[in-house]
Amino acid sequence: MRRAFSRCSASLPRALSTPSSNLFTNRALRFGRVTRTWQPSAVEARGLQHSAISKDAAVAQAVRDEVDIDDEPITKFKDLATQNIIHPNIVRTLTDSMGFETMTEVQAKTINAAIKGTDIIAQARTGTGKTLAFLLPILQNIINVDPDLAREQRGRRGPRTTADDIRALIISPTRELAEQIAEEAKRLVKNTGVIVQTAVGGTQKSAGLRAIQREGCHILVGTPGRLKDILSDPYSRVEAPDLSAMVLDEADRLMDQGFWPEIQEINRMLPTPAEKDRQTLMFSATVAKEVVDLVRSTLKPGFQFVKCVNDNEEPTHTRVPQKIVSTRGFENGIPTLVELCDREISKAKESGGRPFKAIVYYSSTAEVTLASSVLQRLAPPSQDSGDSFGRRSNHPWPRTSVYEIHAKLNQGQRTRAAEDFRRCTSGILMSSDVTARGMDFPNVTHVIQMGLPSSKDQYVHRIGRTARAGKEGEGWLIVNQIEDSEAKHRLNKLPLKRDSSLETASLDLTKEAQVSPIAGNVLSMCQTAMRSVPALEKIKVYKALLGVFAWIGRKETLIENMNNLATVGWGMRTPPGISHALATRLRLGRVPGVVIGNNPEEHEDDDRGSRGGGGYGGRSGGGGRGGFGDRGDRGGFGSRGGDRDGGFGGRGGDRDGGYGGGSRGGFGGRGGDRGGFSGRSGGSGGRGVGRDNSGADPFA
Ligand SMILES: Nc1ncnc2c1ncn2[C@@H]1O[C@H](COP(=O)(O)OP(=O)(O)OP(=O)(O)O)[C@@H](O)[C@H]1O
Repeated sequence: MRRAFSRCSASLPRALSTPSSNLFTNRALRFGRVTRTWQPSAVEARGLQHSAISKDAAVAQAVRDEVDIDDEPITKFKDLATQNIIHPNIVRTLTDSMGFETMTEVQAKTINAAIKGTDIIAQARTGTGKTLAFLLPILQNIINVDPDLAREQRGRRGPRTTADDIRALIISPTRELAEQIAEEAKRLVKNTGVIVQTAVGGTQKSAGLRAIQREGCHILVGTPGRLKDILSDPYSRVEAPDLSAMVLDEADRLMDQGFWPEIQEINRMLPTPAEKDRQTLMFSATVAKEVVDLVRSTLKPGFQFVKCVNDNEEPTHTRVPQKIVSTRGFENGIPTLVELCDREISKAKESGGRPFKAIVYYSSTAEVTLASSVLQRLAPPSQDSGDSFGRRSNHPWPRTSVYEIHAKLNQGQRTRAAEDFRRCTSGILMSSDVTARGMDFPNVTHVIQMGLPSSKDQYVHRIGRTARAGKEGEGWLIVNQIEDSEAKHRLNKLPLKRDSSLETASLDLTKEAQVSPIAGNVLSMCQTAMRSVPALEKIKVYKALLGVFAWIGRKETLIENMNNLATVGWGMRTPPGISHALATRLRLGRVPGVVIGNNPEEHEDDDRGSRGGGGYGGRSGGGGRGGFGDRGDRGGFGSRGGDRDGGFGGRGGDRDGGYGGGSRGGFGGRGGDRGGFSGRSGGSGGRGVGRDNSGADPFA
């Protein structure tokens, strides 16, 4: 049973408690095609008699309305039924099947106006029930027009409606979100005769179309491209001449350049306002002023901007601790992530608290793929290097599965990953921004953002995947020093606090150093796992990151960092080559360290990683094993050290040096550098990109 929101303080505006018959009749007059309004059936009427609303109470209510006395605020769903605002069948589903009792602020503030047909643009924090805030009024309004639909049509033969009877269109920017909205809508209409269908890209158009044609459709939920496709297909028979509502979920995203032209095309295929009065509802956790200015002309006069977040308030939930970790080099990123996950998984186990369930965001698909390859291949240092694909039988987090989701997977894989993650108790979803908005995965305890998000809004949406529906959660942002000053600028006014509790974040991995057992273990696991990741995955990340970091002015610093990532972090012998054209486009043509040329791995089907360069040795703790360089000659990180703590012995490779496990040895790793890393973690070490310390640190 879901926990009702405790923070809901809003009261339902007075007009919502207007006796419903008036409300429905008024609407009935306004909508041209309306012939009937909902009247309680005999059974419902009996229920109402027993309810708090008696005839006398209704009269008293009307009098209060007349003399303009403020009503008691309505915050309970059941009161929407007892006051004939929402049909009891729907409210029963809400309270009995879905377990909801109290409205959230955005629900209380929008349902009233939306039922009256007012256009609304609403902004409310992530996970506060915006989906229901638009589903409920559009469903009730469909029933107002066609009261028979209030009841399940059991025993009825043949389709309940046709493909050209669409009353409401709900548009979402991503397929997963459209599917999720449709799921919630289907749960809500369960005891009614209203039919919900989906039209999302990536699935077989014909299958979805057949369902619409066979069963008919009242509420169609979809992504812009597929909706446009279906509505413009003269053979689809899908039409919406009686459309009375259009919802744009994640409205600000749908209005950006990527989607807006398609939305406008969809609009052109729908009846004009002169032909059919239509309501527009727009919802998002982030609504910039420009968006409101832009929609002003497209919404009906008298539209309402319902803002549940004040300008001077933080756009994220105050109960969510948010930490920022600055890593020394790019090569520290994955070890820092692994250290964090390892620590939090152990913490959850020891405390017996909520199991660790995290979403890890990267800005590019290539990074998601590489990081999830590494996380899936992790093994305790005592394990050997797994099967020929690098997979381990003994993962250090046996109860925490790693899933992957991004746009390059096919829709079946995406849906499966989302479903599996939704159902799992403990898991890590490695994700691109396809799940950043709207996705409602239950019980996510951590959102970890790797690298700077593209904007403050994106940060807000990503972190909104945790702490939903009143639950707890925490956010972590792991950036490289090179991004630090940009982070201060891009993420200003967010309640981020610096965290320096993760040891692997600050180690200078290009040098020899002594590290703690915990860091040694993490580095050992990462390096061994990285060894079996195909070089091609690394090359793709290298190129993707050059694009991601195109905003960095100091190109030499960027390339120096990128090359450390390739050689030290990934164990490649030399940094990947890039084409002359790409180098020119990114203004890298003359930058020292840039390798111009092809990478043979890009032309091979499967390269198990070692060809790309020596990589790391790796049998921590075992002693004696040299590094695993591709042919044994440039092993890197041989694990001779690690007698106690595991890690990478510094003597493995002839040329590439190594990482001494545990308290000795070192993490050399730069081609030809021999030996590696001495000096204690966090010690002096000067190859990082200096932090921009100008001005006060807003994250202190
Ligand atoms: N009144 C309510 N009481 C309890 N839980 C609710 C209520 N309304 C919605 N929920 C639940 O809260 C969760 C978040 O709802 P929803 O996905 O609609 O949030 P949202 O505001 O659209 O978030 P986002 O901005 O991320 O899209 C869902 O699991 C939903 O079922």
